[in-house]
Amino acid sequence: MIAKIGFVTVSDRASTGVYQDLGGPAMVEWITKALTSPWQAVSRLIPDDQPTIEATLRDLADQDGCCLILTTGGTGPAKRDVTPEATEAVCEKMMPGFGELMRTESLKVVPTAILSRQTAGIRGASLIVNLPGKPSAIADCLAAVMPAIPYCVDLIGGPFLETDPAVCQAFRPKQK
Ligand SMILES: Nc1ncnc2c1ncn2[C@@H]1O[C@H](COP(=O)(O)OP(=O)(O)OP(=O)(O)O)[C@@H](O)[C@H]1O
Ligand SMILES: Nc1nc2c(c(=O)[nH]1)N[C@H]1C(S)=C(S)[C@@H](COP(=O)(O)O)O[C@H]1N2
Repeated sequence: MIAKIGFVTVSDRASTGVYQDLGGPAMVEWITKALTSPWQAVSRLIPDDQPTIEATLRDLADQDGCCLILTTGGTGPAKRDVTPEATEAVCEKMMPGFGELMRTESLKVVPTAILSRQTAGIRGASLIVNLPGKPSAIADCLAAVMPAIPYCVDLIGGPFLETDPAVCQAFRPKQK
């Protein structure tokens, strides 16, 4: 079965056409470079509205069967930033190490990295990972956490994801 990956841009302004969504395409581009095994994208562009974010994440996990769902945007302290709350609401298990590592790596690039509350969690057989809204943050964060994602997907019963070692050295403690 082909791996499905969900890409969710959470942005009031991009979703209403105030600016073009650069975050969604940046996530797809990074994953295209990193993965060598077959996969298929399922993309969504939605406003910073918690019920909409939750419904979108549930849909991508339960109906589309995405093994990995990446979100961008809505992780900061502003009133309408609720992506981490929506993620936590739909996940059975939180994976705090992802947020810790992404903030640590982003701090090397920008001092305001501590303003992102980005997190990750597991819903069924889906790993959901939040990325900040700044399109440049996507590569910073994915480079940090992607090495651990294929093994995490193995552990939750997902497809065997293979990476291009020139882009991302996936680490599996024991071979499946
Ligand atoms: N999806 C996107 N595409 C292009 N640029 C983006 C996107 N999301 C954020 N940005 C850029 O990053 C900056 C900081 O992100 P901000 O936290 O304001 O985004 P946001 O919360 O997604 O925005 P919005 O107000 O639309 O919900 C924005 O001013 C914008 O320049
Ligand atoms: N790598 C990286 N991380 C980053 C940033 C960035 O430019 N690069 N921006 C920070 C800023 S300014 C904010 S407010 C938070 C939250 O952004 P979001 O609300 O768009 O998700 O992410 C932070 N993390």
